[in-house]
Amino acid sequence: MTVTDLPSAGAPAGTGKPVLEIRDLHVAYGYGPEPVRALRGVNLTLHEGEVLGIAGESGCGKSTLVYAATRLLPPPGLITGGEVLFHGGTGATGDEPVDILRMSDKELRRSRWQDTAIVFQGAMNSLNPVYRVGKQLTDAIAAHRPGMSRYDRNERAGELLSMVGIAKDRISAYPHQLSGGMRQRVMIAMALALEPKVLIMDEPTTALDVVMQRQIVEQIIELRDRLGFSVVFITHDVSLLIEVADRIAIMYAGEIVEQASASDVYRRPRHPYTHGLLNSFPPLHGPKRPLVGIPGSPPDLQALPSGCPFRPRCAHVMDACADVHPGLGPTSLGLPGVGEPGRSVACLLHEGQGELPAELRV
Ligand SMILES: Nc1ncnc2c1ncn2[C@@H]1O[C@H](COP(=O)(O)OP(=O)(O)OP(=O)(O)O)[C@@H](O)[C@H]1O
Repeated sequence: MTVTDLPSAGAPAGTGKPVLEIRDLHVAYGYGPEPVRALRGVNLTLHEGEVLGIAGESGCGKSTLVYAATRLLPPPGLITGGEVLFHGGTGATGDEPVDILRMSDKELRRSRWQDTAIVFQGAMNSLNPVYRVGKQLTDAIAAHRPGMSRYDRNERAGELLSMVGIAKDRISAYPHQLSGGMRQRVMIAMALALEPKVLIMDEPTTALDVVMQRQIVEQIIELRDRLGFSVVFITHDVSLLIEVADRIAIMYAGEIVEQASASDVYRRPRHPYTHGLLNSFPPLHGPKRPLVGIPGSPPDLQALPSGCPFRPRCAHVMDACADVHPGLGPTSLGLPGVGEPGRSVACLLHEGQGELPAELRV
């Protein structure tokens, strides 16, 4: 797929039924008077069958967001507020969603892998070196499907391996007999073993070479098309995200600062940070252009500046940015009341303050 195949300009992305709704999520690391405020009021919705990409510089809270939303946050991380609503999951009754943050340990154990499965960056290193990959797959299936016969579990394990492009006969291989890419595929197969509704991938291919990265990502998208699960995809590779995601959320300093369809983010960024982020990567197509980084670095999350957290680095900073903390709201095209469907941005330039620069309203 190329960027030219992406949804057409302005098409509202993510219009299916919600499957996971993160509401006003707050996370802090540390219990003292000045904790690291890693997430500050994040709101994000994942829709059925959608690939939602999360992008942002290192340390902006991407991993914290998915760990918190799945209750895998290690100490000293603490969820200090919010809800994570899962629709149609194992513990659901009727149409009511279930709040993952309020599930009992038993409910959580049942929900993990069946509702939501995660593949981490170094997942391939979590295979046990002394067991054959087939056994590790069948053990994972047996833990959740105790009634399934040994024969059916083996069949399912073989089927899962071929689903991720590994020949069935490798079921008897030990992890060291597989390449890094194949081991990561085994972990993806394991994540898909119980047909989860949501697959979360936190930089799943970062440790692999670029050819393997692309093959694996394309395979995940193909499986999504076939099986219909939803994906949350975190990567540093914004270009890759633009190609594979339906919708992208841009994070900065523990907040979502812009959300839109992948093609809108790429073609028409509305937040100065998104604009800067895109200019830090080579263009996907067209003539080469010089890469311009964003000056400065993200703020210290223990001592955030007043107002907009991006203001010390922003090329369009105004006096009001020091006083007002912008919330995520409709984009503007420089004219009052003119917004765009399916997108939102957190910047005072879109709230009628100052003149919206041309590069943010093309
Ligand atoms: N155990 C911890 N103790 C204190 N602060 C932490 C801890 N873990 C993460 N943080 C802080 O929380 C913030 C968010 O970190 P997080 O790892 O979620 O960011 P990220 O966007 O996923 O980064 P990366 O892309 O490098 O993985 C960072 O400022 C980080 O320093």
